[in-house]
Amino acid sequence: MTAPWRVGTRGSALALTQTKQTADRLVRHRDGAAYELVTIRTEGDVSTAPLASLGGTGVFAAALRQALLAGEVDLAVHSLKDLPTAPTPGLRLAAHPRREDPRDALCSRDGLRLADLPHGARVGTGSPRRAAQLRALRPDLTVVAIRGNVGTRLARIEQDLDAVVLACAGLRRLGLDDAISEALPPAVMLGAPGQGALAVEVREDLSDQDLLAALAALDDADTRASITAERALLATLEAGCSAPVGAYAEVHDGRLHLDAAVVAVDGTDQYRSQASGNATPEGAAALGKLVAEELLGQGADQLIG
Ligand SMILES: NCc1[nH]cc(CCC(=O)O)c1CC(=O)O
Repeated sequence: MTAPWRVGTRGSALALTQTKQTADRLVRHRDGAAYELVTIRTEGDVSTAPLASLGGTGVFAAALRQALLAGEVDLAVHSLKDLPTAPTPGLRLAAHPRREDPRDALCSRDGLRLADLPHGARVGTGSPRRAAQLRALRPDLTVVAIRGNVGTRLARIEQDLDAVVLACAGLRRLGLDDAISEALPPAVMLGAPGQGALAVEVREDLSDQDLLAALAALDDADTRASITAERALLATLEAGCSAPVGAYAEVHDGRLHLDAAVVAVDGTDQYRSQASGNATPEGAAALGKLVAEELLGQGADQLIG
């Protein structure tokens, strides 16, 4: 009997659910394997300040990464879109399970779709990317900045908002599919790079062969190719920026297709580009870089930084 794997997670309902689902799948690969959850409070959970003022998306991951590096946990499960693109010395993203629904969800009172929301409707989101795309689609809407966990955000529909936009993936993992009034297709709203995907992170020197084998079995090649392209795009665009960037890649018949947009926060301007390439790791990284450079060449750099 080996010791149970210690699995680091944030404490939100979504984090606990997706971490348990992932750990359950990992132990199923190895006879006799077991795990225990270690809940870690991150600055992003404790503070109600706007994320940008806390140091951006990385706040959710930083405490989990410290616990990994300190040897307090053996693996950690992250929402990929919350991870900065820069690698962390000493750590490795060892598995990306098959991606959940990558789309954004409109959750509205009375189940109205985006096109049917009344003129001037109040729509909540905390994401500059979603706000920018909402304003581009429907300049009449009032976009209201919101934060908090999924339950808190959904509750606002009964309170002061006509609708909120959330990731389909989080709602589906929580069994809240019924809250989705409209799943917005990528042609209408492009999700965040990595949206719907998870990352299982371990120390670079991990030597537990059972855990390594379970991680390799969990990894999904098409998901990995897609998110590699999306994150290479983000990394190429990112040089000193936090512009609203949407991206979605998928594999069709062995080819990888990437669609990306950079949108002005006020919704008045946007740049969009698509391309296809090889679904190999090198092909995916090159495709992301290519599409990012094409966007920068169009003038997207004016919306960045
Ligand atoms: N930034 C918060 C966050 N990080 C991951 C998800 C949802 C699940 C996912 O995209 O994998 C969410 C909530 C949301 O955007 O609605």
